Amino acid sequence: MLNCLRSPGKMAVSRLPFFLALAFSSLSFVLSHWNREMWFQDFFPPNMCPINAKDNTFYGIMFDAGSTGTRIHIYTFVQKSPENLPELEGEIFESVKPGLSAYADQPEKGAETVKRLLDMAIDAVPPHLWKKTPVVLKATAGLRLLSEEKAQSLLLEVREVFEESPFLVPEDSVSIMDGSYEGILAWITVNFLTGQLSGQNQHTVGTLDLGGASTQITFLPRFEETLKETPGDFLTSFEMFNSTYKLYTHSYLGFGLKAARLAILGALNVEAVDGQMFRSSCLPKQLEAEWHFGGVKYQYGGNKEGETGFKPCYLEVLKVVKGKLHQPDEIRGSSFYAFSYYYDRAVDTNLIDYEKGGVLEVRDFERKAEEVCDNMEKYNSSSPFLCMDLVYITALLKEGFGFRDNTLLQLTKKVNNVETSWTLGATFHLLQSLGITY
Ligand SMILES: Nc1nc2c(ncn2[C@@H]2O[C@H](COP(=O)(O)OP(=O)(O)O)[C@@H](O)[C@H]2O)c(=O)[nH]1
Ligand SMILES: [Ca+2]
Repeated sequence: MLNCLRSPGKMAVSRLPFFLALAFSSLSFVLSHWNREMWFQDFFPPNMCPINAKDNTFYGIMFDAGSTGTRIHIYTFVQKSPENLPELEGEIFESVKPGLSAYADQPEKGAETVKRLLDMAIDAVPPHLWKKTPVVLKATAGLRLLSEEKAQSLLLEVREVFEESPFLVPEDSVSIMDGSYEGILAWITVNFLTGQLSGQNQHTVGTLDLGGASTQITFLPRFEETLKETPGDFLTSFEMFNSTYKLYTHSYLGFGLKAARLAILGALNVEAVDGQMFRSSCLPKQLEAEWHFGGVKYQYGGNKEGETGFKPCYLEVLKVVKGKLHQPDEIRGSSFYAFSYYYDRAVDTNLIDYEKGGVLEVRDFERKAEEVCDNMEKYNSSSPFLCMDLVYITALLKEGFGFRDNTLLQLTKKVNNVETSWTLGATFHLLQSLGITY
């Protein structure tokens, strides 16, 4: 799939970049290696493809090595005049499945998937700019869950692929990203794109990301009480518009949708899974199948003799989430932006439209979970995990984070035609830290 993102209209968002610039320049104040230059002050969402590259064009290549897939984002920027700051022109995006962690025992093969994606960049970036175009890969929860040794050999092989490429390979070009960065970068991106970081009346929105292996929650606490009651490592400070923002952010490793399936089946962190059959009341009664995740093969099936359906499934899932997550009181009444698997499962069950997204209440997930789990035979053409996934999402929101039934969730894949992903923010960071400005 080759995509050039297109802006719905420059005017609608052209003021926003200024604030993103401030956001990032201030974030850098706390994260000391981020420099404070506001080079992307006039950044606005992409409106043309790199095919239209001019002399003043430059590029940044960011890999997202997620637990379920590896994705390349080739961003194009244009410096229109020396006194103006660069603008984002477009993005080429491609992804492969499975993710790097599926190659834990074959690091060279894993690196090969990265190489195939990187070949796209050879075609996309003009040869005279290869040496000036940085390439970086950041891995998330899939690699965090591997042993240090296996993760490092994967990263080493990827680094070799980068070194052999004609691109600029910065010092720390291949790494595992800290979970709190995922949350912070997504929060800033969403609040910048929705215009919440500008003006006097700021009503920032919290963000919820549900990946395959980990999940993040990020919001700006409004009450002193919340700050007092929150563990220190859940809070990150940064300055913006002469104000100091203290964000609540946390990444729960092992609480992504796919890792949760294993936990619910009782298969997470089990030494020998070969030949073992993992059963659950969240699966169709007669089902017996195999599932591969993180390079391991699992056999799983339904409760042939026992109970099946929403109620027994909810009880099973509760054991995985109840009491395992910090519950800030303040979020009970607020609304949140939610993406990744929240979005995908809402689309799969027609709760929202794939293109438009939509607003849901937490109880909409619960109703849909009941409908699917109590009528599994009706849903046998979709994933056998659909009931389990919906119950997990419901339980994670209600019992895990402590949201109310009527908490509003804005299901979003793109805002103003820009992906609600950490990758764009990571690319700004990269280009800034390298001082790549014209
Ligand atoms: N909005 C958006 N979602 C993405 C993108 N890439 C992956 N996802 C979603 O992320 C989820 C998979 O999470 P993944 O990144 O593999 O796992 P993680 O390592 O636990 O974060 C799926 O729901 C994907 O649809 C992207 O570029 N944009
Ligand atoms: Ca992710």
